[in-house]
Amino acid sequence: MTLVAGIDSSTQSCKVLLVDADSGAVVESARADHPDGTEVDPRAWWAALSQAGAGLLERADAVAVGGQQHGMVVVDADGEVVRPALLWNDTRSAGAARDLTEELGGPGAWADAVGLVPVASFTVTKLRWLARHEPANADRVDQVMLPHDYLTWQLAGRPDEPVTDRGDASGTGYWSAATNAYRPDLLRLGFGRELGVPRVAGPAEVVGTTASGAALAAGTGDNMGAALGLTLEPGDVVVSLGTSGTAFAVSESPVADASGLVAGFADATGRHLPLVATLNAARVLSAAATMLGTDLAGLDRLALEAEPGAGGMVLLPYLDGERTPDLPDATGSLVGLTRAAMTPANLARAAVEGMLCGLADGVDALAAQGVVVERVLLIGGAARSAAVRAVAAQVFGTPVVVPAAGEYVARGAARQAAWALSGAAAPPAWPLDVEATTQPRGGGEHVREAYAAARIRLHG
Ligand SMILES: Nc1ncnc2c1ncn2[C@@H]1O[C@H](COP(=O)(O)OP(=O)(O)O)[C@@H](O)[C@H]1O
Ligand SMILES: O=C(CO)[C@@H](O)[C@H](O)COP(=O)(O)O
Repeated sequence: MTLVAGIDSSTQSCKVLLVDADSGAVVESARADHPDGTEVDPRAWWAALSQAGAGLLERADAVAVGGQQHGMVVVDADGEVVRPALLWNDTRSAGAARDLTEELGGPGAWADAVGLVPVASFTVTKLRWLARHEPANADRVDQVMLPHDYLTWQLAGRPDEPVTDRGDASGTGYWSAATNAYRPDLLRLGFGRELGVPRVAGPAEVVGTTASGAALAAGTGDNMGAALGLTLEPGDVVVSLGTSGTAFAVSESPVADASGLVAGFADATGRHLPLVATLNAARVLSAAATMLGTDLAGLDRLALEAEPGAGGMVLLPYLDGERTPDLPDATGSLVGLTRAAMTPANLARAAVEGMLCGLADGVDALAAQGVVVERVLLIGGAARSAAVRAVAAQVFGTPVVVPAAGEYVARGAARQAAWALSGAAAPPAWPLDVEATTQPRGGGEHVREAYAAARIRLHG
C-alpha cells in the first residue's frame, strides 16, 4: 500500500493524516495543540508537527503541508526566526492596511493588481507594520514566508530556496492569481525595501525530500487544502467553521472585488478560489458556552430549545474584531433584549445564528461575484454541532451537506502529496463520504433580516 501524509497546521492545532494513496482511506491520524495568541513563534508549529507527525511521517512516501493563511514568518540571513509570526487574525496592522490602500490609489487599484483589498489579515500589511514599528527587527529580515512555507522548508532540511504555491502566495498581497506573478513593487511598497520570497511551485510539483526520504509536495493554504480535500463541483460552496469562518468556491476565472468582501485567491490545482473570511466562528460558540456556564454540548441543547430568531435577541459576534465586514476594532454586541427574550436558550441560539448570518452574508457576496451556489458543504470543528447544522439549513437557503467527520485540510494536503507522487495529470479520484444532507428550512429570512438591521444600526 502506498501511503501519503497530509498536514493541517491551523490556528489552534496541527493535525496529521496518514492516508492510502489509492483509495483516500485514512490509515492513522494524530494531532498536537498550538499555542494561543495572535503572534506565535513558528518554531512552536514545527514542534507540534514533529510531535503529531512522529511515527506517521516516516511511513509516508509523500508529504504535503496545508497551513493557516497569511501569517508573516520572517527569517534572517541564517534562516533564524526574527520575531514571532503575526497571524491572520492579528489586527494590529489595520492602520497599515488603510495607508497601503490609499497609497496605491484606493481599493480598486489593489483589486486589479492582486485580487484583494488590504485588510489587517494580509501579509503585506504585516510587513508594513513591522517596518514602521520594529525597525531593528525589520533590518534583520532576509526572507518572508507563510506558515506552510516555513514548515515545508523545515521538512526539506532548510534548503537555500524556500517554496510556496499559488494558493498561499495569493493571500500575501504581493502576488497576483490573475497573472501568476509576484508584484515586487507592492512588496517594496509594503516593506520599504527588497526581501526574499519563496519560489511559487506548480500544483503537482515535487519540491524536495523529507529526512525520511518522502517526496515533498508544495503544500498550500488551509482553505485551498480543504477545497482539494473535498473535490468541489461547480455549484458547491464550502463554509468552514474553524477559528476563522470562511466561505469559498473553486472558479475557472480570477475574481477582483473592489468592495473587498471577496478575496480573489488561487486554488491548489491551477484555478481560483474566491473566498470570504470572518475572524469569528467556532470560538463564538465556546465563548457563549462559557458565558452560559456550560460546555459545547450544553450550548447545543440550549440553542435547539429556542425558537428561530432567539425571541428577537441578536448577537453581532465581532469578539476578536472583524475582517468581513472590515471592522478591526469592533467588539461584539447583543441587541434586542427584552425581559421575555432573556433566557439562556435564546442567548445560545443568538450565538449560533449570529455566527452563521455573518457567513451567509459571505455566501451572498460570493454569489454577487458570479459564484453559482447550489449547495453548502459545512466543514470545520463547529460543523460537529447539531444546532449549527439546524440553523445553517435555515440561514443559507440551500441544501446543506455535512461531509463525513474528517480533517479536510489535511486530506487535501495528502491528496496533493499523492498527486505529486503519481506524476499524473490530475489528482487521484478519492470518493467523498457524506454524513448528512439537510434540505433548506423556512424561517431563515427573518433571522437574517434582524441580523442585518442590527449590523446596519450599530456599524453602518
Ligand atoms: N461540537 C462542536 N460544537 C462547536 N464547536 C466545536 C465542536 N467541536 C469542536 N469545536 C470547535 O472547533 C474549533 C476547532 O476547529 P478546527 O476546524 O480544527 O479549527 P482550526 O482549523 O482553526 O484550528 C475549536 O474552537 C472547537 O471548540
Ligand atoms: O485568513 C484566513 C483565510 O483568508 C483563515 O481562514 C486562515 O487561513 C486560518 O484558518 P483556520 O485556522 O480557521 O482554519
